[in-house]
Amino acid sequence: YQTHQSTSSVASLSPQFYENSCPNAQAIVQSYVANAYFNDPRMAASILRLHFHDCFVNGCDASVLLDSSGTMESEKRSNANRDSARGFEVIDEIKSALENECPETVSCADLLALVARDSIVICGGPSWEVYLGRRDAREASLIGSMENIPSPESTLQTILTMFNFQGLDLTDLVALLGSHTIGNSRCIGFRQRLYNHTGNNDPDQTLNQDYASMLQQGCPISGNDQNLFNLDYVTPTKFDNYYYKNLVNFRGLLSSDEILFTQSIETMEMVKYYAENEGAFFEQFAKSMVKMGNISPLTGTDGEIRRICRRVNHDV
Ligand code: HEM
Ligand SMILES: [Ca+2]
Ligand SMILES: [Ca+2]
Repeated sequence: YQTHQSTSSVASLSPQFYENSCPNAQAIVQSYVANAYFNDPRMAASILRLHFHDCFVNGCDASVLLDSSGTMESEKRSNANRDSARGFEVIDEIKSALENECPETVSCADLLALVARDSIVICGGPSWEVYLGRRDAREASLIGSMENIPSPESTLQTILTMFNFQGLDLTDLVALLGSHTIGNSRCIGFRQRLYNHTGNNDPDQTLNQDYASMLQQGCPISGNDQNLFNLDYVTPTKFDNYYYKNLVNFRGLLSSDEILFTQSIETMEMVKYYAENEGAFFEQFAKSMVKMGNISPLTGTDGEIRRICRRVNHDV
């Protein structure tokens, strides 16, 4: 299959990248993530998701953070992001603290990678060394954001094809989706499972009936599109393996979640394994996050270090 991950650039990122140029960078990011989390625990999930939505469109280059300007159409306008992606103000705030400490040094793309790791740690998940040295794009791709980010109604095969395109495999897919152990989804992301799923007026057969009735309370057949529900109804702010336990109990929220348990024996076995073994999930999750963070970074003299994450430097 086709992939645009460059293996040579993986080696060019390093955990020590800012060791001399901005030794306090990681501590600054960590303290701002902690503060954002204490003001709003969901924020950890929201800023983790930004790294995913960045890396899947032109690689991890902070393209997702750019606002529309001139002929550039922001990725924030795609279905995946519109009325959904959030946390941009938190990223702005951290970036401005980094600019005060070490001007034009730490990229917005690296900031997203650090924020993703710190968010998971603060919710009780695994830690790992973040590879650094990515530079920021001078362009965004609204089309890439529409085409490369899976939808909650996609089939397992479609989602796997999208992951393979990024150089990620089925193991990465099952582990990374464990991110849905924290955070929220809007009603419109899963309504289709609750009503007339296959045209016979019944809910999705792979959705537990009690759980379906509970969801129907806040997600009626029409209206309330933006109502929020926990992706993991048991431990919504804790990074743990309840996501997989829920799937085994037919209580995955999104269709794209539950199909890991129902559309392939191979993924079903992985789900059962992670449901029983949180340590194994954490270990694979950390590896897969490093791999996702390595998708097509800009390095060397490519791109730039943006001063403000929403704009390319010549627009500032
Ligand atoms: C199979 C691919 C995936 C699909 C179809 C998918 C779909 C979704 C949807 C529909 C939402 C709810 C958005 C809303 O209603 O506003 C969501 C939320 C979320 N996703 Fe995914 N996702 C996928 C993979 C991932 C991956 C790989 C990560 C992280 C590495 C991730 C992290 C999150 C997080 C943390 C949230 C909660 C965000 C918040 O509360 O603000 N997702 N996802
Ligand atoms: Ca990107
Ligand atoms: Ca959880």
